[in-house]
Amino acid sequence: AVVGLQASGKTSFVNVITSGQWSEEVVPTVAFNFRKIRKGNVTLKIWDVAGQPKFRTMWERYCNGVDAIVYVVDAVDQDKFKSAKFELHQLLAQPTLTGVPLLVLGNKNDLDGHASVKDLITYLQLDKISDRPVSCYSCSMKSQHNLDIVLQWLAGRSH
Ligand SMILES: Nc1nc2c(ncn2[C@@H]2O[C@H](COP(=O)(O)OP(=O)(O)OP(=O)(O)O)[C@@H](O)[C@H]2O)c(=O)[nH]1
Ligand SMILES: [Mg+2]
Repeated sequence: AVVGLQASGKTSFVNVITSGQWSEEVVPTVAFNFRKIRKGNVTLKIWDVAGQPKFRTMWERYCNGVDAIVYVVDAVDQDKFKSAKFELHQLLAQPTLTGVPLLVLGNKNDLDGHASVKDLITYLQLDKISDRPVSCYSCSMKSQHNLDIVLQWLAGRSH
């Protein structure tokens, strides 16, 4: 399941790993999209969930039962870090999601002033998460930077 605040780049992520297609013009997701894609010998089934406030109560439902939660953050939009942290920890506190591995993506690192992985760990308090495996990468859907290691990480969560 791919979750995170609106305009962080969740749908861009799914588009880029599905087709390699990058676009500046992505329509905000309403509710969710389901995508199934084959990467090498792994099939990924992805819930791309909407990030606008009215949809956030749905996140838990889509994260329930998945092999991994991908939490996408706009690494440039520092004003939203507090809100991103709050929503993340609120989600992880759901008893149904205990132990589900978490991958945090600090997206848009093609832009100046993006937060580093170290910054994101601090701002999002990732070091306080102790009940599951947690990884954090800096990446860009636009330049496709680090998407290879992100896909490797996801493939490693499959069973
Ligand atoms: N510069 C840059 N822009 C990006 C990147 N990833 C996404 N964007 C832009 O950010 C905007 C929002 O992207 P979306 O993929 O629609 O974001 P979302 O998280 O799916 O948003 P919701 O569906 O509303 O929750 C779009 O204009 C994208 O082109 C990136 O890596 N770099
Ligand atoms: Mg979207």
